[in-house]
Amino acid sequence: AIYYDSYSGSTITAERVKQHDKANTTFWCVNEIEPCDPNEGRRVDGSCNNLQYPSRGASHTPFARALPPVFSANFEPKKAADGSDLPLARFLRTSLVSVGRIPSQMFTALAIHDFVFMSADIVSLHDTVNYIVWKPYCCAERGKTDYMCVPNQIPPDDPVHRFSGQRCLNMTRPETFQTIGCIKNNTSPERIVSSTPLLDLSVIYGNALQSLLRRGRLFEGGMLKFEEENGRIWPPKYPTNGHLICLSNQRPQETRCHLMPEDGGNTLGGINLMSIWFWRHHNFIAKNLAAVNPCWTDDKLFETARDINIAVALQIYYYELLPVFFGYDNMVKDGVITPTGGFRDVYDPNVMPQVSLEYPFVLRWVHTIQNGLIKMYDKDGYYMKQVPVVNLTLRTGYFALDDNLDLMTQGSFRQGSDNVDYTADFDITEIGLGPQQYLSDLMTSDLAKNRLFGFQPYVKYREFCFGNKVKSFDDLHGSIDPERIEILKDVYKSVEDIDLLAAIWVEKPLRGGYAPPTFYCLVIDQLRRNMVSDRHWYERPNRPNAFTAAQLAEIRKATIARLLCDVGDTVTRIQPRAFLKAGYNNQMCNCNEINGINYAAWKDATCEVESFWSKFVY
Ligand code: HEM
Repeated sequence: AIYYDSYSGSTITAERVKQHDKANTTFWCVNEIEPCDPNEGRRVDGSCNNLQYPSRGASHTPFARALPPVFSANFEPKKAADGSDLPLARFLRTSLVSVGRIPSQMFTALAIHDFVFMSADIVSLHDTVNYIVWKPYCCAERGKTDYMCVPNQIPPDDPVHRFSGQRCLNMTRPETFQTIGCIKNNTSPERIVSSTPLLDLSVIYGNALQSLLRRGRLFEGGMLKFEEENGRIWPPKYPTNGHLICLSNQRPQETRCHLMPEDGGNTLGGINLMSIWFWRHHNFIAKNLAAVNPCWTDDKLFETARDINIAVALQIYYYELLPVFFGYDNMVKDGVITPTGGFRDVYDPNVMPQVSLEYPFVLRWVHTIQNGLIKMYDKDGYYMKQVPVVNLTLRTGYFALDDNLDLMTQGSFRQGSDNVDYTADFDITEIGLGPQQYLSDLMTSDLAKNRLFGFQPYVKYREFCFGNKVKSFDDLHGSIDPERIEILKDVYKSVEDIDLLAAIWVEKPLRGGYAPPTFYCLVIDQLRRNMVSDRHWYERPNRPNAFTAAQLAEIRKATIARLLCDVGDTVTRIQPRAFLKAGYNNQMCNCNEINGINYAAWKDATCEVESFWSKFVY
């Protein structure tokens, strides 16, 4: 194997690795990579995607940035233009975002589940685990001397906490190459995460080959390991009741906790559902491939099923999920999706397989349209019960209790998301981490992270995205409603002080879509980078083991409705466009009316030849 410095991407000596071993920093600071083979498929650890720079694309490698960072002295968050402190994050959150639970009549909860699943592919848990598990004390005396503690102050006239008397929200800094000890502290903080940067279903297959081999593969029929409990198929579970990750399981009755290659599947309610479905979907594909190609080995079945599963996830993100928020025509116009359905090859080896730090950051806008409840329905569409979504975090056991999984599955395409309307659900803004933290406002944390990441002011991103310079609050007319401009004027002294996320919260939706334009811009910037920088991009005809035109045409048929028909519990009827609520032009129908992938397109003629000759073996 060859050793690379995770930060710089250059090779390092065994001696240097030993130093990292001694300092206990090898996991984060070093990538150990087997030599690349240009003809092999996508590696689980993301390495060798770029053949010139093999470690780029692997886990814990640096983010890119759409715009360079700005910090104050000692890399602390920047000040206002006049040198004073910027307004408190909690104050901005309560001033700019109203609180309420208003169900969307358009988008389903399923759309939000898929959105968060897409985010989970490229981020990791540790920044949040840090303040839930390791540093729950940032608001206490002890927090004052801990560099990692950056709690958020609550102003005395806070609309909620003027009554409770609470003045502090726990939070820690993002981990960086500097905080971990990979590089010196006198450089600009560079965030570090354990996921691979490209969209490759990290939540299902993990980020390291060893974990996939140990925890994932069944080594039979190309399948992932699975268990059956009460007639339902699950990923394997941790053998002990007391496993650390499913902290919110209510014992003794709730014991299930997925033992997947990575722990992400156990985190949020939406991620958990999607993980169960995509885990099963791998095996669904493997079985179909094995039926068409009885001569294929376990390895061949596994790798092809994985490649198809990833392609299905990508097809659904790009062609079904995001168009409902962004507008199909906008995405075609901006070159994110192709209307022709054929191959598409925009690969450029000079663009590194990286994620912009802005991308997962702005995805936090989706917190504003997360409904606080998971509603459950039976298969005939009768409402049964509900549970606060914040109580499902780190609680896989609840999904396995009684028929909850069936009811949540049915609910996912019947319940609305929260409306796109400048309001956020009160559970998200007051108790975001459920029983795991006494108080938490996810969106205050989001705004505070905006500053810790050192993002340039909103006006600079407007210029980056749309080319227009914003010099005064009045220049915001047209992009932001007048009453919200008035609030911005009240809370910020200068237009240059407006934080990126604060403005995204109040921007008017883009024409032809339902999302803030700057959010759209920074998301599609990354969606395009994915296609350009990923040598294994599923639409490419020139990649190792590329799909044939006929196979790609089958992938194009993938929809979330078909996926739920194939692997969702009790799903026999669903609306064809299941990210949108059922209704006119999108009536519920029988699953057999919903088109799916025909695996005959993967038929391998050599299997027939083999089976012909096998008759003459004796
Ligand atoms: C039950 C609902 C949800 C809960 C409890 C939740 C919780 C959290 C928490 C605790 C954080 C870390 C905040 C911090 O930086 O300190 C976070 C970040 C984030 N959330 Fe959510 N979230 C929810 C829904 C969603 C949804 C629907 C999306 C969809 C896109 C989403 C996307 C993100 C992203 C992209 C981040 C940033 C992650 C990172 O950069 O590490 N979340 N969320």
